[in-house]
Amino acid sequence: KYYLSEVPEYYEGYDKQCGYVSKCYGDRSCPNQELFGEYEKEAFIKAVAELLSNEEKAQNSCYRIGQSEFDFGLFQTKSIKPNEDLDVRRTLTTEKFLKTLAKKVGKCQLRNLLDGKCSTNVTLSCCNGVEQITCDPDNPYRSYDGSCNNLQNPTWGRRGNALKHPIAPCYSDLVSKPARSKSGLPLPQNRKVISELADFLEKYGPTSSSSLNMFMVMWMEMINSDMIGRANKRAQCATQGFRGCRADGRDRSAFVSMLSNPLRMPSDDPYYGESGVSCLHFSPQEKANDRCEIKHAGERNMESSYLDLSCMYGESPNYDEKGKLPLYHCGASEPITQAAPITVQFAAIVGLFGKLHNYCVDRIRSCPKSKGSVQERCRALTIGVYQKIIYGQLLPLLFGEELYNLCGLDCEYNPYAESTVSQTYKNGPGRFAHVWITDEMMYKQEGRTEWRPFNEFFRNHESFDCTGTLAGALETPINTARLVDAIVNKFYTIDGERGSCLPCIDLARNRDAGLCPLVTYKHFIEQAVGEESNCYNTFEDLGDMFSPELIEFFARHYEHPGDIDVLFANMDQRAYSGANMPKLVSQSTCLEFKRLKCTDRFFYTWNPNLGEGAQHLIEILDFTALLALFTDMDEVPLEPFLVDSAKAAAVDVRNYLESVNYLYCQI
Ligand code: HEM
Ligand SMILES: [Ca+2]
Repeated sequence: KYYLSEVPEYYEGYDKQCGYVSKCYGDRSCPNQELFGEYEKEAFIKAVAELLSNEEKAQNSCYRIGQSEFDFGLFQTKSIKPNEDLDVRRTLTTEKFLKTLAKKVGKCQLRNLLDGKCSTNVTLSCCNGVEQITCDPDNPYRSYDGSCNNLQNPTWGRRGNALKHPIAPCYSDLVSKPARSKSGLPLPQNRKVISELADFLEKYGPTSSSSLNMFMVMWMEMINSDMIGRANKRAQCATQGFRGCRADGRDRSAFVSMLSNPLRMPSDDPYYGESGVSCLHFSPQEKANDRCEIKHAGERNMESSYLDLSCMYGESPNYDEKGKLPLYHCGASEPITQAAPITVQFAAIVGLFGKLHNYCVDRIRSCPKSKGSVQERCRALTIGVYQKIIYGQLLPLLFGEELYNLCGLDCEYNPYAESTVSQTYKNGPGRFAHVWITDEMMYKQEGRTEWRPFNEFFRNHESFDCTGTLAGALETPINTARLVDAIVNKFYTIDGERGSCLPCIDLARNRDAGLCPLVTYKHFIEQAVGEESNCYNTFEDLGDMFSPELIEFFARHYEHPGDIDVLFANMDQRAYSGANMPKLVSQSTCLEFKRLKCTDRFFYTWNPNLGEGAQHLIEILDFTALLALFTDMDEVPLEPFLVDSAKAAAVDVRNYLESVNYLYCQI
């Protein structure tokens, strides 16, 4: 069985095993710390200056993407709240400090320092004074930000924490400069690899189809937004994105700032070459190192890592006087209406859970007697149903029986492991499902079936009928053959012509976060799960993962098999038997979901505060029930993640559910 990997501080397994001897091998030297105080002072000044300049730019509309531009909202930034100000400054100060060190001290010395091999106090002086959280161990309900889930370590899993690097990042200077190829040259250009991969798949891509549907994809997206909330670099006021390109995309803008880092589009691009668009927006992510630790800092996670519907319930309780959530179109809660980019299908799926919460409140209120907080008991039920569908229905389908059993999801609560999402998952293999997105989605309006371009669903949600939206998603098969136009060229477009490139953003994130190469990560996972590993000295060695044509493609773009970006784990052609994801992606997904389950003190299967009624209802309620209760469908699917599922009459389902309404009184 896969075990929850205790990750080494610095992992050099692949290089060691495959004979790439590190230049620092045997070098135990540490940097001279005499000047650290000096560097820190300088770093502080730089950080303060940058933050001031960011504030000034955020006030100036020239620096913001305008309302009429297609990518307005695509790189939305939240506000830095007054109480977060200090954290952001400390994080930035430490980042600047490390960048200075990268310039001033030798690489092996820096490496030893970052690996914790040098005796030193590991935090900078700017972080003196640590906040204390006190938890009430008898509180039967989850907090809204995830704190106090782990009683010994109240901050574990909390909103705002850093993602963790499972292996030390592979920046070329160890702290921030992009990785380079083995020979020292830059890696292949982002847009060029992606657009040519799209062309390649057009020619050689698999011809298989899948019976999974887009409803499942959007449901996975919802789970994703519950465990990861990205933080594009922020200023004190929220924005819909900072500008790096001119509005016409023909060049970088004069208003580029530290808040933006646009991507280059080559002039011979197969899609954009003609139009002269040569610049795509991209926003760097905020890091989180609020304790000024001298270590590899991860990106800030704006959601609690627990699968607790934090993306729907928000940062703090927000209910009406009865305990109901204020809900908007298709049942979207307030935080969902504020997020971008969001498709109406996504909003409608989250909406089913918002409606379940409110339905539960109504049921409890009609009970003869009830004890405890109505909203919190309904929240616990709703989260229980949600977790049940993830672990009981979705993962078995994605993993297939072999991996599902191997993965060892039958763990008990483990208070010694930290709840966190890995940096690699977020910016690499976790984005795998983006290749499933289709050019068009089905939409059913007043009995008519239409196919509409993917981009249309991002805006004017109110103009869509919620039942028709969900019914269409259920009958739209996922794309398995190609990287479609809708994500490579027209992502988030308004006019159907000019859009963004989601896989390009994915690759840029992969590189920005300093993720190590594919083969290194593969080796790491294989160690964690106890499998044998290969070394990759020639491109032919990749024959265990990729087809000969794809190997040839990579050989044309990369100098060495050990240079290939980990994002391309999504092209792995191996799979566990019965699985619906590539092997490396499914292994990575297994480790993440196992950690999130086993570190959650309130996971529904062991939460002692769920009454018998709640436990029974969690068994009964699933998407079939939610669709019957909260949409106008006449027939509801029995296998909601598959197209052409067998169906049941919604009235029958509703009648059955009414017969168990008494359970809400024993919640
Ligand atoms: C179906 C529609 C989907 C759309 C339109 C979509 C779109 C996006 C966008 C725009 C981003 C932010 C890109 C960036 O700035 O870094 C993103 C990030 C991400 N997506 Fe998706 N995605 C979808 C489905 C999924 C699914 C099914 C998964 C798999 C579970 C997934 C996994 C991720 C991950 C791990 C990230 C990075 C973390 C984050 O920013 O939340 N996405 N997605
Ligand atoms: Ca969460």
